[in-house]
This record gives sequence, C-alpha cells and structure tokens, in this order.
Amino acid sequence: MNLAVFISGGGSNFKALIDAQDEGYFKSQIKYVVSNKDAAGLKYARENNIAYLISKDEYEIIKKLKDHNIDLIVLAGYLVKISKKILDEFTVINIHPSLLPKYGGKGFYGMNVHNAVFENKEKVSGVTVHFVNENLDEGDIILQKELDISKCKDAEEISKEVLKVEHQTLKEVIKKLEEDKCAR
Ligand SMILES: Nc1nc2c(c(=O)[nH]1)N[C@@H](CNc1ccc(C(=O)N[C@@H](CCC(=O)O)C(=O)O)cc1)CN2
Ligand SMILES: O=CNCC(=O)N[C@@H]1O[C@H](COP(=O)(O)O)[C@@H](O)[C@H]1O
Repeated sequence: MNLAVFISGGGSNFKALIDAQDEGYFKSQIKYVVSNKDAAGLKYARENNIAYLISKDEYEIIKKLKDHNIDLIVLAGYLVKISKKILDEFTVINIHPSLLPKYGGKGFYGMNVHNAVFENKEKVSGVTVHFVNENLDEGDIILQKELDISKCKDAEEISKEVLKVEHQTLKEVIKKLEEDKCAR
C-alpha cells in the first residue's frame, strides 16, 4: 500500500513507521506526509526525502494524495478533524493514546489524555488504532493494547510508556491491513 502520514507534532509515530518500512517489517511505502503546521516531525520527512505538504486546504491535500496514488491515510498525532470530503475518497486510520471509548473525543489529544487518566488514578491505560469516521475517535476499532500504568508516578511517565506501545502497535496494524488487502 502507498501510505500518507498526517502529523501535527513531534512525529515519533511517523519516525517509527519509517524505521519499520526500512527494516522491511511491512511492504507498504510511505509516499507522502501532510501537516497542518510546520511540525517538528517534518524533519523526518526531509531526512528521508519523503515529499510533504503543509496545508489546511482539503482540496490541495486531496489533489496531492491522488497524485501520489495513496491507498491509506495514517493519522499520527494529527489534530485536525478529517472531513467527509477526504473520508469519501480515502481509507483513514488513527492512533489514539488511550483505550477508546474512554478518554476520547473533543479535547482528548496528547497530554490532555494522560493528564485525565492520571487524575482518575487509572491502573491501566493503552492504545487504540481505529478507522476514522466523521466523528472524533468513534470509528471501528482495529487493534487495542493495554498496559499497566500503576507504577507511573505522573502523566509524563504514562505518556512515555504509552508512546512506546503506540510505536509497536501502529506498525502491526499496517502489516495486518496489507495482509488483509492481499487476502481480499
Ligand atoms: N473525522 C475525524 N477526524 C479526526 C479524528 C477522528 O476520529 N475523526 N481523530 C483525530 C485525532 N483526535 C483528536 C481528538 C480531539 C481533537 C481536538 O479536540 N482538537 C481540538 C483542537 C486541537 C488543536 O488544534 O490544538 C479541538 O478543539 O477540536 C483533535 C484530534 C484527528 N482527526
Ligand atoms: O486520536 C486522538 N487524538 C490524537 C492524539 O492525541 N494523538 C497522539 O498524539 C501523539 C503524537 O505523538 P507523535 O507521533 O507526534 O510523537 C501520540 O501519542 C498520539 O497517540
């Protein structure tokens, strides 16, 4: 599959996908990167000669995705709501740093998620990769992984532990989807 990765921040999930691609973990190729701002993670696109676009204009984004024959959009820390225009033309998946439906939806992104989990004294948190639909964080779940956070002393530590599991989970989902596609 030809992948497009959408980012808004540091891009560690994007970097983990580049590494997985380079080690042959999955066959899919990252062909394009989109960000709504000059995100720090774009340095990985520049370092790996992956074409990218900084834009919020969906027509421009859709045109570039078509030019690059994208099969799958991967949202990795992308903080803008994807509209029906894109959803009608592309399959989109998203990685979320909690066990949806808990700690999902408007306002629940990045550290806001881990702060809420910590405030609520959760013993377990986790990661969810789901198909994206028009609502926030409500699409069909593809894979979830739990992790014990009972020893984490603050939200920062939860974030670090969850991020490690995200990096592992996202590449597993890409591999699974490309295998399913071949099966279909
Ligand atoms: N269709 C659709 N689009 C999506 C997702 C989805 O599942 N469905 N998943 C999104 C990732 N999850 C979130 C969850 C909440 C917020 C959020 O709450 N954003 C703030 C703005 C954040 C900012 O710009 O700093 C807001 O007020 O809307 C953003 C992305 C990305 N886009
Ligand atoms: O889906 C819900 N909200 C979106 C969201 O909070 N995504 C989270 O942002 C982080 C991006 O890290 P990066 O990959 O840039 O290092 C990462 O933890 C994602 O799970």
